[in-house]
Order: sequence, then structure tokens, then C-alpha cells
Amino acid sequence: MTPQPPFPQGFAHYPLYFDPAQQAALIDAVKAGVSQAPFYQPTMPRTGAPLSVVMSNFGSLGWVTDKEKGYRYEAVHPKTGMPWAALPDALLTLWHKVTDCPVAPEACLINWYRAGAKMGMHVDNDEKEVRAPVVSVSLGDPATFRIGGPKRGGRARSVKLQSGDVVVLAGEARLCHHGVSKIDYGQSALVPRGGRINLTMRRVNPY
Ligand SMILES: O=C(O)CCC(=O)C(=O)O
Ligand SMILES: [Fe+2]
Repeated sequence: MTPQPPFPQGFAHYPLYFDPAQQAALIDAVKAGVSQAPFYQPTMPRTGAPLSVVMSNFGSLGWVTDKEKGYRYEAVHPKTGMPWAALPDALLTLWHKVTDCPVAPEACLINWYRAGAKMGMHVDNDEKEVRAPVVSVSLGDPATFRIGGPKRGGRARSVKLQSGDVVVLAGEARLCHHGVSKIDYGQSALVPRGGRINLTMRRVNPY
């Protein structure tokens, strides 16, 4: 068996950072957030092909994508024109505990992976501020997360993310390719209509 490549510098995985009660509280916060700003079906720039996840956001800015305008941050929901719900305190606290970033993130993307959903390898680079790390939380069904290097198509290593786990992409890992190749669908009862919720916080504007 070929050994897995090393993790890039700045990659951190905190297994079970949130206990089950804290995970349930985060799910309640997501429920409240999506009652204000519902999940919508994002589409790829130009082709208009649907992504396999549905999305919403918390924060003063949210990451959105559609056929017409592509990847970007917007202060309002693309379908309702209404603001996103505020970033929950538990997530802001997490950000300041696991990063040394002096400012708060403006955005937290909410990805909902239902049966068969995954996310192709990509770099998070729609932010004007890439010194700040990316912090993400996994809730519900386990996922196989893939983390590669700065170049497209390089070798990647797999890490299983369980409910309550936190991942930080800082340093060199901040601009490394990553994705989600598989969800172990139906393993967890945490997410009300099943699947996996991923919460990804990002700082968008320079500080
Ligand atoms: O679902 C995940 O763990 C990763 C999500 C992600 O990479 C993203 O939303 O940019
Ligand atoms: Fe990403």
C-alpha cells in the first residue's frame, strides 16, 4: 500500500471538539438560521450545473454561486434578497479558540450533504483576505475529507470527519486543494432530515 502523503503545514483536525449536546445546540442554530435564510440550490458558473450540496449562510456576508454571476460573497440571500442570520456565538468562540486571527469572520457557509452529495477538489480563494484561516465544523453523518497540496491534481490524503469534529486550514494548508469524496449516509440521526451539515467560517475582507 502506498503511504498517505503528509498533511500540509497548517492543517489541524480536532476530533469531537463539540460533544453531542453542543452538536445538538449547533443544529438548533442551523434550524433557526435556515428558517430566516432557507437552503437553496447553488449552481456552477457558466454551465449552471447544480452542486450536489444545498447551501445557506450565517453572517454579514455569505458565499453564493449561480450560473449568471459565479462564485462570490453577498450580504443577502440570492433567492429571497434578505440578510443571512447572524453568526452564532458558539462559532465565533470556536474561531477565536482555534485561530490567532485578531478579527472575526464575516461569513459562515452552511453546506447540507444529502444522500450521494460530495464536493470536488477546490481551493477556497474567493476571499480578499487569505491570511486568515478557514475553520469548519462537521455535524451528522461521517465524511471522507481529502486534503492535497497547492497544485491542482497532486496527491491528496484522506481523513474521516465525524460529527463534532473541527478542521482548521491555516498556513500553507489555507490555499491547498481539498474536497469531500464520500458521505457515510444514514449513520447519524443528528441532522433532522438526514445527512451531513458542514459549517465553514471565513474572513472575507482585509483587516
Ligand atoms: O464539507 C466540508 O468538510 C468541506 C467544505 C468546503 O470545503 C467548502 O465549503 O469550501
Ligand atoms: Fe473548501
